[in-house]
Amino acid sequence: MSLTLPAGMQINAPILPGYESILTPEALEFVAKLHRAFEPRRQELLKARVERQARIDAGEMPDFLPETKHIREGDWKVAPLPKALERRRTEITGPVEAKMIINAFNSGADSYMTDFEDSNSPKWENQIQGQINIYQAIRRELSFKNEAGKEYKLNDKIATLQIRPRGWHLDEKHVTVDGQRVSGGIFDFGLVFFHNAKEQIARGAGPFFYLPKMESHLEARLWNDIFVMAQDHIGLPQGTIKATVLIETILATFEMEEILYELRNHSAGLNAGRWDYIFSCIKKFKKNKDFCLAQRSAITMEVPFMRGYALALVQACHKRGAPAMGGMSALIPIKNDPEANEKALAGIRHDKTRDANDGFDGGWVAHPGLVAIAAEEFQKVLGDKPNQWEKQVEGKFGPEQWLDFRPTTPITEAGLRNNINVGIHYLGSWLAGNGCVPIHNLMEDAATAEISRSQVWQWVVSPKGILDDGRKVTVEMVRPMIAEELAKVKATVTAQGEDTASYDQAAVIFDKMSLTPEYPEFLTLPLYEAME
Ligand SMILES: CC(=O)SCCNC(=O)CCNC(=O)[C@H](O)C(C)(C)COP(=O)(O)OP(=O)(O)OC[C@H]1O[C@@H](n2cnc3c(N)ncnc32)[C@H](O)[C@@H]1OP(=O)(O)O
Ligand SMILES: O=CC(=O)O
Ligand SMILES: [Mg+2]
Repeated sequence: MSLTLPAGMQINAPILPGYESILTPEALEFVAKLHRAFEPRRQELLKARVERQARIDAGEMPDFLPETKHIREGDWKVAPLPKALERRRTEITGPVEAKMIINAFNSGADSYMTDFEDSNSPKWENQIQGQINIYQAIRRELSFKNEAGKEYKLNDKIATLQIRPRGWHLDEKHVTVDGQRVSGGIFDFGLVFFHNAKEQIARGAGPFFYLPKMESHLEARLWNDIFVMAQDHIGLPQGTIKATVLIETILATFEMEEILYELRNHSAGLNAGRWDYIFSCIKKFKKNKDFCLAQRSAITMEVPFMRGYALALVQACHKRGAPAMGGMSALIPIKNDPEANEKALAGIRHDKTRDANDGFDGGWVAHPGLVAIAAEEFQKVLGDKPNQWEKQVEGKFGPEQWLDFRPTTPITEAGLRNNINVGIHYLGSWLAGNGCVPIHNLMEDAATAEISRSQVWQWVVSPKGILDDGRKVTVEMVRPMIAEELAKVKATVTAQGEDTASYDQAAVIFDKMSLTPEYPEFLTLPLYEAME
């Protein structure tokens, strides 16, 4: 099948039946327009990230920006939100697959973030089929039949939709304009917005987005400028788009108010994206000889730097009249083990109780089976109020809390092996087209896998990468473990009746990413190049 492409655009990927409904000349023209207007700035901002990283590698520590002091001290609020975004106590998230979209919409959650990002493997087919699924779901035309013949349809009452495009670092390699790859985020946003914004408004909601992995307010300004052009392009009033920014990098924490300010006409608040946040701390300070976090299981929301960041996020949001959204526990319901399941559900309750008491207006859940218990915990604190935007957090937050990177122990062989096992398992699954997987009874996605592979890299490189039995983590220690954990992963995957074809390649990539001095900025970058 061939498409009519705008001048200067090329698509180097199969066009399957149905794709023409999304890849229309007008929608692609809009993507090309956004690309030409904003790609140079995206490239500058990505370059600025590299330069900042070099300064941090050389010893510079992040702090508040002097040039934006007037914003932090100024008296301003974000624009009022539409009714559809007032109540977000439970937000379910998940990849853009038809069955999961229907299950999430029907889950009883207040809102649903459908995800082109952490939980999605950005295969061309996933991206375009995801767009088709969203288009049909918004028009209530999406249905699904599983292999056993079970039919899935949307209920009358469904969650409010929000959509997460890819982060600034990812390209859509199959689409070029004037010989340059387009940004994954612009591609995802552009198509979704062009086809659906007016339909969403007509149905009582609106074009609502989640924006991932930003490192500065200038990156938020870029999104804001894209929104302004997008609204003009299709004739919507300015301020119609609403977007929640994930604060999931250590650098963005120092610019939370500035990010709200940049997006103040389009802001739907901030969300504490805890997994990418931990990953970002490891990445930013990877060369700092004093920095070495304990193994992943010890880094909870209760450790000093995570606690300081969560409370500061609520403080910034509520001071500025914006929602503060809690992040996601990796705990999921556990089948066939009632005791372990009870423990997991208690962990979810604990997580949501803490967030509700801290002042969050709602939080994410990974699975439909968690919506009701998360809702119960927010109900206990919020009662009949849709949110607690009025709740102010006292205290002063800054580098003292955010750079207090404890605990530094334990690092155990079990923790090291777990990182290797999870890393290989996740990479293999991602290469096969699945971006979110249950591994050892936890939700694993691109953000959690980033922690796994980054910890292995750091424990090898850092003088503090020492196991609790005194052994230094080295290449010689890790390499045989990669082979051993690969065998275990393959056995698990085979027992689940799934194909192991992508796992050898996953182990090779894991080895390269964790045992070579060069540290790839995102694991998804080499993976995406390895994928068709
Ligand atoms: C760091 C971050 O960015 S967090 C945000 C990104 N991560 C996510 O969004 C997590 C999304 N969650 C998931 O993908 C899944 O819950 C997993 C992979 C963790 C577990 O999946 P499974 O093992 O399939 O769960 P399980 O078998 O218990 O699912 C039971 C049913 O619930 C459905 N389900 C599970 N999670 C979700 C979800 N998030 N959305 C919609 N439906 C879901 C399953 O499709 C299944 O449906 P079915 O009974 O009709 O077949
Ligand atoms: O996107 C969420 C995160 O925790 O990362
Ligand atoms: Mg994330």
